Amino acid sequence: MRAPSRVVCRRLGGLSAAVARERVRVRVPATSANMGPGFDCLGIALTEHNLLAVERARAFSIEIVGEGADSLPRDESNFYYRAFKLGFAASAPAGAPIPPVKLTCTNAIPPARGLGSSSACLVAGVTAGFALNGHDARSGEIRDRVFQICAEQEGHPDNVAPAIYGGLQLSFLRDERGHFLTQRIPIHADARGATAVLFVPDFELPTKEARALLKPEVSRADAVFNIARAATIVHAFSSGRLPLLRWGAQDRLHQPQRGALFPLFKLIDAATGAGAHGAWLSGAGPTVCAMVGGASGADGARGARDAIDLHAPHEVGRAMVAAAKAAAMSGRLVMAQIDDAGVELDEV
Ligand SMILES: Nc1ncnc2c1ncn2[C@@H]1O[C@H](COP(=O)(O)OP(=O)(O)OP(=O)(O)O)[C@@H](O)[C@H]1O
Ligand SMILES: N[C@@H](CCO)C(=O)O
Repeated sequence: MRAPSRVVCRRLGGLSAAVARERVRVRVPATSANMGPGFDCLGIALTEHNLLAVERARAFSIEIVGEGADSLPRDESNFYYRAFKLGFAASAPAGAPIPPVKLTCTNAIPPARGLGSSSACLVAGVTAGFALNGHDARSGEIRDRVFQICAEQEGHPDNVAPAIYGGLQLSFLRDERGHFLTQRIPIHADARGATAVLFVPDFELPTKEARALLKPEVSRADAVFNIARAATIVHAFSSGRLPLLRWGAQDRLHQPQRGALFPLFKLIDAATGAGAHGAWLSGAGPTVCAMVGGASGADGARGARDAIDLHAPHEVGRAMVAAAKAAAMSGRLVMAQIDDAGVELDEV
């Protein structure tokens, strides 16, 4: 391991002094946005992670392993690299050139499936840009800078907020000047052990296309329906009363239109029929996310609860796979927990 080179030691645009690094490694979680009714404002981080390593080099290069290795570009149009340049430019001395770098991307998050792959790239790349300039993304100050940049790039903050801060985040555009706000919703101990059972279809659904399906206007009845459910899902997680997701995961703003593309509601019904508290279209889809277990997973004595929690995710998963198969939809099952940490930076 080489010692970091001492390049930059002065204040930059409100940032603390920093010592530039030769190489950095960033880990960023998958995220499930919307969570049913919280369109463009609720999102939760999950324990599937992409890893990005960036090191100074003689020339640009990029290596990709894992998800998307067969299809993602290996030139300077790669999303990680574009995000890295944004983060580097935002944290370097004015006019400093972008240095040639080698990127190594290890992807566990499948692209364009509703698990926040684009936000993960954005957050990892911008964080790596700051970190190469010596700014530590573990500090609140840098995370907040990264959040504003990433939310502005995405246009909606519901994936980038949990990808950066972890846990369950409630975020929105705060004012006309383009400032975004995010707040962590505390997750009750009874809900922390819940499992997200994810059915990830084999087909991609780019967010841009999924947003184009939405109606430009909504009725007052649908707005009231969603306000009540969005408040309920926040209450369910913060009180630990996950069975409230039966109502709290319902939506009328985006799932009806997106669910017309594929058997979304058959999978939601299969999951809840098999014991999930509730299920939603993850992000813009097509992944379906069912929340299962946690200490509130069943009534009765503690021992009975524990026994049910062990098996419920598998039963729900099996039911989702069977429903997909019956509808001739191929895909795979992923089980994840709630990620509390958000983006993480390795000391290298
Ligand atoms: N690991 C990656 N490396 C480089 N680019 C990626 C990677 N993952 C995703 N992308 C880019 O992001 C695009 C997918 O973004 P999109 O917003 O459509 O889906 P998503 O972020 O997975 O879903 P959602 O926003 O609904 O959770 C890909 O087509 C690709 O351009
Ligand atoms: N809120 C976003 C999440 C996907 O980026 C949407 O549903 O389009």
